[in-house]
Amino acid sequence: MSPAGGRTLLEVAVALKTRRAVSGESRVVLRDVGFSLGEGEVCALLGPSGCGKTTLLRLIAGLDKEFEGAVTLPARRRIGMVFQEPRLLPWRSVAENLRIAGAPPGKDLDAIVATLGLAGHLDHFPGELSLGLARRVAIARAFAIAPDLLILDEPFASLDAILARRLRTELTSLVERLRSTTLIVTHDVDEAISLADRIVVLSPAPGRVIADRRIETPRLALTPEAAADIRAELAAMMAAAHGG
Ligand SMILES: Nc1ncnc2c1ncn2[C@@H]1O[C@H](COP(=O)(O)OP(=O)(O)OP(=O)(O)O)[C@@H](O)[C@H]1O
Repeated sequence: MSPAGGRTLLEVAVALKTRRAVSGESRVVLRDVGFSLGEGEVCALLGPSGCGKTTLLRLIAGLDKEFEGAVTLPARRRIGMVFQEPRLLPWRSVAENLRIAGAPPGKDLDAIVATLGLAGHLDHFPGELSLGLARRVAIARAFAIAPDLLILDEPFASLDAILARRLRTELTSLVERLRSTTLIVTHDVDEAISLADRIVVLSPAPGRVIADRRIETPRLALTPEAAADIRAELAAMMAAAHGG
């Protein structure tokens, strides 16, 4: 399942990224962040609040080009992105939001809509949707373009635990079926373990890579004991990084 030795899709080599605070002071947000992602790999990017995860995603997606270093992706690629807040066009129905993303109507789109439980909501408008449903539409839209790289920024934040778990399961089943190369940001270790076959951990700000851990067991076969071992291992690495 995890394509160890498969073709590299993404190479991240960010030497330095700074941001200017409101005070005008320049602050280092990321320093020497390097990792690569193979085709079909599902990677969770984990790190404490403010360590630069969203900043890094924006560099990878090409939305921010002001940094030292390089992000390498195939020249012709489609990136599907799910932001922390679902960005839907409010005056368009759910169906139109999906169509505008470039998704051709058909079997694939129907399957994505069905997996995410959106079939009964296609005529609704974003203002009529709960946050959970709006997130589902944003996820459907990102999948619908058949992305070479799917980037998700904490797509389950501020959802209740049961809904978050259901959405996580739906996402996993889509990723499994469509074999999408995926980079998902979270600060929830358990979420990272349940979704990813690779976990990259960033240190507290300025973010640098403190762990790059492959999970050999396919995610659907991971036992609670194996998950607990990985959790303990990651916690030890994070504690060491916090301690300096
Ligand atoms: N528009 C901005 N202008 C200046 N500094 C910013 C801006 N956005 C974020 N920062 C700073 O960059 C740093 C990294 O922010 P970023 O949002 O990338 O972190 P994060 O790891 O995604 O955090 P969280 O988990 O809370 O979403 C923070 O110190 C933040 O204050």
